[in-house]
Amino acid sequence: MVPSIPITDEAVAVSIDSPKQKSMKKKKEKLQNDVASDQETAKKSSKKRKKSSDDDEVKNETISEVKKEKKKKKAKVEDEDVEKEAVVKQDDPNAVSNFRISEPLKLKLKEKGIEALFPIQAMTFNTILDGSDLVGRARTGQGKTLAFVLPILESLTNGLAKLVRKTGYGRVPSVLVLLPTRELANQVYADFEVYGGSLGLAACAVYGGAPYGAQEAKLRRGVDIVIGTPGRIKDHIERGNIDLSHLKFRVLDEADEMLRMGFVDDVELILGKVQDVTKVQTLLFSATLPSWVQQISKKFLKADKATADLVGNEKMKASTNVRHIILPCNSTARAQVIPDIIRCYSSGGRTIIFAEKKESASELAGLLPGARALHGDIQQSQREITLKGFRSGKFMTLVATNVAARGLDINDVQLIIQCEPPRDVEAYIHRSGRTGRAGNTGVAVMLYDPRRSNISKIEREAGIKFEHVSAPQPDEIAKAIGGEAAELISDVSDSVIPSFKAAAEELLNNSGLTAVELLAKALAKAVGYTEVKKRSLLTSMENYVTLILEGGKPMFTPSFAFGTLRRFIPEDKVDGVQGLALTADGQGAVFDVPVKDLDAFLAGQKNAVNVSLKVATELPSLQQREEASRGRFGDRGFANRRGFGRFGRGRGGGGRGFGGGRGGGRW
Ligand SMILES: Nc1ncnc2c1ncn2[C@@H]1O[C@H](COP(=O)(O)OP(=O)(O)OP(=O)(O)O)[C@@H](O)[C@H]1O
Repeated sequence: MVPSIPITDEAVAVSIDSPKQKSMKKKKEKLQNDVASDQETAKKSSKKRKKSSDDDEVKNETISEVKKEKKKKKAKVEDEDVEKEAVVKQDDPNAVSNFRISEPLKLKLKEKGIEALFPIQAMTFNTILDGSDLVGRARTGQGKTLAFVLPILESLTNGLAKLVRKTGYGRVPSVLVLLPTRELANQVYADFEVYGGSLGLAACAVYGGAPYGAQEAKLRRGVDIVIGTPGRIKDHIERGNIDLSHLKFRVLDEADEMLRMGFVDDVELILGKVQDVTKVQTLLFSATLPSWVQQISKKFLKADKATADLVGNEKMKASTNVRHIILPCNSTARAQVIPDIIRCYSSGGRTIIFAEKKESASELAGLLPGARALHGDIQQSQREITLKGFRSGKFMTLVATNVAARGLDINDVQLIIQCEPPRDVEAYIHRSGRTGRAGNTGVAVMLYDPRRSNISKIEREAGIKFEHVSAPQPDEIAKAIGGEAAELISDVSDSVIPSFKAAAEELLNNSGLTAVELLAKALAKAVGYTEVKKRSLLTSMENYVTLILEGGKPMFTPSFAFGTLRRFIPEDKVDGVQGLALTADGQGAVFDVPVKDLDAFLAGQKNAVNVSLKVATELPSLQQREEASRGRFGDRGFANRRGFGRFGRGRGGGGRGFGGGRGGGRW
């Protein structure tokens, strides 16, 4: 048995160190680019082919001979292009044809538009097919699911597991996939159905919240692959519905989350049901593998396991195809600002909004037009209807808790909005990874309250350099949706003109506005934008404006800043100040005041000596929670300091939630 990547008993972080792996690592970046460019080429060529066939259909007698000749030449060039492409595909070391993949599976992959394996799949295919245990890590959306699905299916039908796998009615399963959420179970099941189905293998998804009956019946008839969440799998074992003694493969998908949720005892119990652990292969995949999971993996996987880590020590742990943006916003302004963020950043595609709590997800979904909620308090049948509706485009905005953070692969999700920074960096990586998948790009916007949030921890641990933006302002919004509005108006049939012309003329004559001004109003109305409200840069609140206060000497605490203000601004106006935060350089404070009080603030300043108060045109860098709570700043460079203060210390190391029951109720 020669695994295609070296085996290491080190934990995940150490991965690619043999000469072959080094050269693979070098190739990796290239391959990732190749994947993207392959997809682009494939798209272009299919467009070309479509155009060619469309052209062929236009068999018009009146086309001149010259035109026909030109067309022939064009078709020839296109054929040559396609041939060249085929050669390029064959040259691609990751082309499906270069792997021990059987014909029916190849055909199915082709049908699904997959011509070449993604890097994580290419790196691990032979290793898994040849019988090794494996820990696999690649960034979100890089194809980890097929990385285990394909070699497992090949092993069962043409490889090592073929001879020993059970067949026939009532057969016991050969493969068990454990994962943290029901939605993910359904998604992975769908992949096994599609690809395994082409090889005559049967799969079954088993998860809580769904009736036992149908699951039981399927298990009794016999299946090859069981995919499920630990709680329900354990229940089926206890009821005698699943016999795992003859497993050939055990897969832990999103292992860290499963263990973090407190499933560790269930997982251990389930994995322990195998008769002979030397005869089962165990695979563990995730985009994030904190050190405590690496420790645990020693328990579940063989000592000579292989490791394929496409993230490793690279700084950037989150998706590199995603624009990572942060936007200051307090909780009361969220519902007002989110629709404009969607207008400006979603490119008309789907948006997933992550809320920390189930109640806030429901509440927000109620406030946003056309949005639906997905979380753990919603009945499973409704969860499935909601997800189906979102996938099919019935509605374009999903407000979810972390139940949707892991693994979900939904087409055309262009934008992720996180209502506040998540508690751990892994959650940030997985949530933002619901966009920018399979070589596509996307945007992840995280809202934060500068006084309460610590974003530098996420920035540091995920290796992200956030883009700082403020809430979209009217001009930006108009720019983003003006085109859409113009399209909507242009699409209206000319047939309406005669009927509405008289009303339009009357409006033009009586409004005192020019035709262009009126049309501008009509465009705004067409996309539901009827009032321009100024938004503050600091809290994103409507009809508030952000001011910068400097007092000529360092400002140590927020109360010092308030004290300075009280020296020259009436008490009742100071009481209306919102969101006061200290600047990162320690020389000033930033806060919001209602637009109606702005004059009072600016006028009051004239009575103060050595104090400057200005309207902020852009938000300066602010001290974050960890820095502000220390109460010291200045030349010590707090903005970039290491050390977490109270915030988030010790997560990961201890395996939060371990052995604490199922813990699934969090979402
Ligand atoms: N070789 C391939 N060629 C083209 N598309 C692929 C290929 N492999 C997988 N995909 C597609 O890429 C998308 C992402 O795959 P997948 O969901 O397995 O990612 P992942 O790495 O598991 O992500 P996450 O960490 O978020 O769970 C899916 O839509 C999948 O169909």
